[in-house]
Amino acid sequence: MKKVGLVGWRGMVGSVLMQRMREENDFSLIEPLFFTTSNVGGQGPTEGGSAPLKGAKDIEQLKMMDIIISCQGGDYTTEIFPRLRESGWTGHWIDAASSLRMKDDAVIILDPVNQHVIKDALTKGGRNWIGGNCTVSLMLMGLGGLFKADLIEWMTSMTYQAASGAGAQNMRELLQQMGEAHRVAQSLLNDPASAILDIDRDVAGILRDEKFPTANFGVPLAGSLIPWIDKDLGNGQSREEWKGGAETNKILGLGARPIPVDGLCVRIGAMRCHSQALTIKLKRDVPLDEIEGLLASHNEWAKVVPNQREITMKELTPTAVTGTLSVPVGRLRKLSMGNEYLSAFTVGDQLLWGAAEPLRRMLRILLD
Ligand SMILES: NC(=O)C1=CN([C@@H]2O[C@H](COP(=O)(O)OP(=O)(O)OC[C@H]3O[C@@H](n4cnc5c(N)ncnc54)[C@H](OP(=O)(O)O)[C@@H]3O)[C@@H](O)[C@H]2O)C=CC1
Ligand SMILES: N[C@@H](CC(=O)OP(=O)(O)O)C(=O)O
Repeated sequence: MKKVGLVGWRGMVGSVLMQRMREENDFSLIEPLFFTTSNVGGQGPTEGGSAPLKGAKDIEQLKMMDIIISCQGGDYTTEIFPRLRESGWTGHWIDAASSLRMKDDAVIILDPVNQHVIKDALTKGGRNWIGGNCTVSLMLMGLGGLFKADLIEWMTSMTYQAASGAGAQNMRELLQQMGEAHRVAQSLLNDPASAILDIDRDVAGILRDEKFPTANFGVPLAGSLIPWIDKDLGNGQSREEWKGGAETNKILGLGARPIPVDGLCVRIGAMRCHSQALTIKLKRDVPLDEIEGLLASHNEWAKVVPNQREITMKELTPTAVTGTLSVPVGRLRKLSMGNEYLSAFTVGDQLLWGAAEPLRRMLRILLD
């Protein structure tokens, strides 16, 4: 059995990974060893026989692994990965962090979409397998059928990204903000005769109050939105927006003939599902029913939602999708600009297909 080291298993992404590995019985196929940066010698999870936790910065311990999966974060990867490779370790490194994604010797893993790229790299001795940006992975899971059929000339994505993408503390802060907004309006809300503009004034007042809890987001998200995610690249584009084009093309292995993908990334007050509105310029006029067929048959998780009001409101939302692997795609219609212009809207759980699931599937590929 392969020795598999798990680092970052108790964090948010790591906990979702552990849950999925349990559900899919992955632990029966490996010898797991659990690592920590903060509790060396503490009791590990039962999947590892409750054995004492190993030091996640102990290169000699890490070197004994055939495969390491890290959900610990980019700083950890930047510090430990080069040292581990320099020490002569030739095992497989599977990582959720973005640090190594664009390196030439790393593959961004999303096997329902780019199994050919993964298999090709494996036969060439590839050892570094990195999960993609959540928004990019979710877009490709939903629209994989159109990319596979080579129908996309260019695409814009306007995102509606959940609080979880910013981290566990941000999810908590979003709820604290919601609670504060409710608190100041509560007595007026309880009075059916109160004026809505009075309620609105009080809510706007607390959102702008310096005591409003914004330590993590920096500004209010509840009752508002944040039209910037990740670093400022200095050219008007955010790093999250840059990833849309860069990672999509790397995942698809389109280095020589990239497809332009760009847009605006926006944080909204959803918990853990990212949504995105897409405008797609098709290479030719393809009938809608053919498009729907391509999308639905591409992978078992993409699900076409008919472009009708009732079913869209019910099935194409973060509330419907959260905690599931389903990636619904809807609002499919030809835009008034012409028959080659297609709109689409897709939703996906950013901790599942957006983070943990590609990692555990890569582990299974390596074990097969
Ligand atoms: N958040 C997201 O949506 C996504 C994140 N990623 C990447 O995954 C990596 C990890 O992200 P995320 O899971 O959000 O990070 P977390 O902050 O939830 O966990 C990271 C580590 O923090 C330590 N930690 C400290 N306090 C706690 C606590 N109270 N509960 C749990 N863990 C704690 C743990 O390490 P230890 O046990 O050693 O103390 C844990 O492994 C990042 O590189 C991120 O870029 C990728 C895609 C999406
Ligand atoms: N930046 C993403 C989450 C994330 O972790 O992305 P990346 O893996 O590319 O750093 C978001 O905020 O929604």
